[in-house]
Amino acid sequence: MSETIAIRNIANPDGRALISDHGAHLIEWTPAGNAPVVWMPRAVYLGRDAAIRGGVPVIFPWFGPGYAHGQAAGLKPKHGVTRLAAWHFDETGSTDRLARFTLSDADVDESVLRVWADHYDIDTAAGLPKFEATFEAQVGSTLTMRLTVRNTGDAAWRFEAALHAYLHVGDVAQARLLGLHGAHYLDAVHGFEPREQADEAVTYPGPIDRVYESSGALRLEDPVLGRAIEITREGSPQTVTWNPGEKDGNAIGDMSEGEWRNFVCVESAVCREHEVTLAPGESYTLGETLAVAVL
Ligand SMILES: O=P(O)(O)OC[C@H]1O[C@H](O)[C@H](O)[C@@H](O)[C@@H]1O
Repeated sequence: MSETIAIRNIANPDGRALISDHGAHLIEWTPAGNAPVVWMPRAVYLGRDAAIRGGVPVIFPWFGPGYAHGQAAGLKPKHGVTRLAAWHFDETGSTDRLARFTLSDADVDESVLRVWADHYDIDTAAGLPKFEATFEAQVGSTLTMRLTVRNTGDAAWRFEAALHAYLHVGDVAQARLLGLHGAHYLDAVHGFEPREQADEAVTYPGPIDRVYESSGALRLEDPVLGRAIEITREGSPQTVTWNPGEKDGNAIGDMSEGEWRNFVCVESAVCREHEVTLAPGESYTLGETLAVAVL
């Protein structure tokens, strides 16, 4: 495997994105005339064995530690393999507005496919699970990202996935996420207790890590930058939102002191009880579109 990691610069008069082949990881998106919307830390550390911090990690075939038989499965690597894989940039299928990347089971370690098969009860009589994935980012005054996975094998398989977007805010303590009022969620900060969103807005006064039952439009209001980030999804029955808060945020090694204040993760997800089964030949698309409005 080549040690070189390319960062693709997708730029046109309406906006610009940086996307790494490592993980098909969108590192930054900035619409023309605006501050960056997808959050990039002050230093981006790149390494073949490490996930990139910030940006939009592409997560498949399991979310977090994985989920099997009604509980967290403790799988490694956390968040599956795609954010750690060397994706193929599709030169001919890409333009100054569209970046396209592909990945298949042949590009990832067999041991990881084995972990997936074992914990997600995949029939391996005909071999380990086979897949083809594409990640596309349409870059302009809005950003649309789509992860499509297809079962190219002979047996059905189950999976979880997420587009783990880090969104840039002026100050997390003043950010408000709207669109989840009344939604049920699991509170990962309190042992995945089931709760209901009683307040109109989700706020971030400390560590927040929640999996909401929600596929609708969302709006992240940011009075400091004077704007709202509008979020719409495709194939995403859940919304995960996360900020580590001060103590855990400052302990994250690949971020500088205080940087936890500058992002809120709002993630399109299909995970846990919503895991998807794909029969041979079937495919699934998970998508997220971001736009900016003046507050
Ligand atoms: O630090 P990472 O492996 O990138 O994970 C960052 C975060 O991802 C998701 O939002 C999860 O819900 C969190 O529990 C996790 O801490």
